[in-house]
Amino acid sequence: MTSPVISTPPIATREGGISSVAVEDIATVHADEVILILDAGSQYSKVIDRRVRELNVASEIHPFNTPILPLLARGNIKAIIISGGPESVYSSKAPQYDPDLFNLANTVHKDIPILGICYGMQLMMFIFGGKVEKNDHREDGVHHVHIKQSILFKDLAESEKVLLTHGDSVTMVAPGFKEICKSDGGVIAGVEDEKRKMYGLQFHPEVDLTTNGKKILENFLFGIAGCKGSYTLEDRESIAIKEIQQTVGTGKVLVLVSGGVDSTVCAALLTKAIGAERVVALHIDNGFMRHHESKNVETALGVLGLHLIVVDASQAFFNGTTTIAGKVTDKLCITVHPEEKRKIIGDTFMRVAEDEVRKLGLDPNHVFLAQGTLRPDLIESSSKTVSGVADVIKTHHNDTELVRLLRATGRVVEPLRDLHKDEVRELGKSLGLSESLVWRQPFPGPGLAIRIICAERPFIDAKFQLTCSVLHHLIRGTGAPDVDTGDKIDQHLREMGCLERIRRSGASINPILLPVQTVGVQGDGRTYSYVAALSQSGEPDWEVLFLLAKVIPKVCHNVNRVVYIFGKHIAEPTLIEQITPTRLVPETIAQLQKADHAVNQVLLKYGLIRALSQVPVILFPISFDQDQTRSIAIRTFITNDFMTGVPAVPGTDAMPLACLQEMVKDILTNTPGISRVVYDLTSKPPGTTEWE
Ligand SMILES: Nc1ncnc2c1ncn2[C@@H]1O[C@H](COP(=O)(O)OP(=O)(O)OP(=O)(O)O)[C@@H](O)[C@H]1O
Ligand SMILES: O=c1[nH]c(=O)c2[nH+]cn([C@@H]3O[C@H](COP(=O)(O)O)[C@@H](O)[C@H]3O)c2[nH]1
Ligand SMILES: NC(=O)CC[C@H](N)C(=O)O
Ligand SMILES: [Mg+2]
Repeated sequence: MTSPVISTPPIATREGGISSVAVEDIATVHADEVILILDAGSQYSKVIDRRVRELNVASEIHPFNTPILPLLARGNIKAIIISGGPESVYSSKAPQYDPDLFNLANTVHKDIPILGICYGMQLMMFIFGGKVEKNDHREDGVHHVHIKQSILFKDLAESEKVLLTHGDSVTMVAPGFKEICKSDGGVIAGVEDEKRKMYGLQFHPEVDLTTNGKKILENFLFGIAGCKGSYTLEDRESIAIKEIQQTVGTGKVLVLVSGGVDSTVCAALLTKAIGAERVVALHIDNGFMRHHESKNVETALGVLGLHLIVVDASQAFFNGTTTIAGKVTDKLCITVHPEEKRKIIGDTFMRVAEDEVRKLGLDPNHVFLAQGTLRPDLIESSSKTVSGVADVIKTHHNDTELVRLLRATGRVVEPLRDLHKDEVRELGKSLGLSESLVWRQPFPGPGLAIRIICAERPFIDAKFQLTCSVLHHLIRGTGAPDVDTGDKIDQHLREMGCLERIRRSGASINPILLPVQTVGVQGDGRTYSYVAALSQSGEPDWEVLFLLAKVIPKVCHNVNRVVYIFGKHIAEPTLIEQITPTRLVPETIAQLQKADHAVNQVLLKYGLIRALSQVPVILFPISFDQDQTRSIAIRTFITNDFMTGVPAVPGTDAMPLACLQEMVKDILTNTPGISRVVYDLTSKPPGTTEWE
């Protein structure tokens, strides 16, 4: 562990726009028991509240700086959960909180327990005199933790699989607390003070990747907070229908449909709520659809009896611009910046929709726009409707500034905005939609545009060379920039218990740092970092490759994605310092459409569409061979909530080796200019599903 050592707590104030939610606006104000979730900016706050509700206890999410005593005075708050967050507790940008929060033990509210998750635990330790420090190696992904006796862990095994995503760690437990859990990397992963009823977890019990996370929350709610679990959810369908009827009144709705499950469910709800005559469905071909996608959507949605309009707006998208911070952007076909691409696309969607409203002879001021927006879209775009302090991971096209302006006028209808994908699928089934529609793999609105990695020049910063040598040493045991660094890397690997395993296979693996950046999510924040590509002589040893995918981002903090390169072994020395300039133009779109089509045909043939939650196919501007231009990545992804997930392991039911080999062969046969196919080995976190 290294500096900074922290000694002075931040000054908590009541300033900085403390939000006071009007009591009468809170649906659960009169519930018998309520869990208060204080949002420190986590990607997962809205997952915590979902889990609590699934355990039949009402929950409310409030901004972190909310004055705490007036809320507790209501008398029905049974416990407080402090979420994770992107900041560090010792940073000047650390979110503000009400100091009364950590003084409950001396008040009438002394029986209200507090559970701090990740940032929440770190802050608790910091405030009460423990130490929180930046760790030399990050932990992002699934890890094992070893647990000790605690009511929090009742009925759990001694070793549990959990999701960790953090760069800071507690290095000294605060006086009065005891350690109840340690990660396989040796990090303090759980603390408790039974007397003051304060608990902390470094991992995230709320996400799917923590196998028994729900049990831990159950222990907290029922074993510690004494909840009874009497809260029942009003049926989702009737809530959504009531809301649509109230919002739309006698107006008309233009619903944006992509062919995906969210917008189809949204359209079906609208039809049920206000009748098909008042609903017009609009599908926009933005030029970044899959091979024949818009034609297929037209056929599939035709059977729902919707009044469907399909517009080819590809030129409006290619030439689209928008204004960011008062400056007009380049055209979409010129810009290479991922967030700029997303914002142009989102705003163009809105403009095309408004044009269609006019063409239909409707008054734009009296027509509502409906979208199938879900919770993760809003979380990752850092929408103020879900959190005041979360990081923008990426701007979803359905949550740009223009959409937010329209939303503020009350003209956007989003009946699914509080749901996750699996909940929408349930709703779709109960609305009678076909299995094949309900189980379609999601396809992002900006489509292939975010799966083409655009760049004008290679990304080579001051740390490129150093990172190459660290990677080399990590895998092969040679080439470290100096003896000290080499020893330090070896020591890390030893602590993680994987030094020998890696070095046993290391000589057959050549790591190549790619001079491109892709988006990731680490410690609840956005990262934009290098990709490490691994070439191995002989057959790929998936076990060691996946191990390296876990270890590399821990040691190299500027690498958030690791891939395996298929094809002839690329022996060292290899330094790739060139890229093929790449933009969103017909040539690159056609390249990706062909590769994506090849992959999807093979997935269909092997019946894997449902076993794999999503399979993005990505075009990136690197050639590993002469006379070729770019390469293709296959990213298999398994998840329920799309906030966290893992790639499929080749050779398992989710990705048989024969299927993978066929995909690689078909991509190379059908797509001109492709040098190599690579397989993404990264979980989320540290990498997002999409590369951008
Ligand atoms: N090509 C498109 N034409 C019209 N509307 C679109 C298009 N693509 C996306 N949208 C709108 O944006 C919303 C969000 O897109 P998103 O991809 O998250 O949902 P979806 O396409 O309905 O479902 P899925 O996540 O399964 O792909 C959609 O629900 C839809 O309202
Ligand atoms: O409609 C969408 N508009 C978008 O702008 C967008 N960006 C990502 N996605 C989808 O969201 C899920 C999570 O993606 P990430 O792991 O890359 O954040 C995955 O399913 C992604 O495909 C989008 N969907
Ligand atoms: N997920 C979290 O809450 C992370 C906390 C802090 N930002 C870290 O990286 O350690
Ligand atoms: Mg979609």
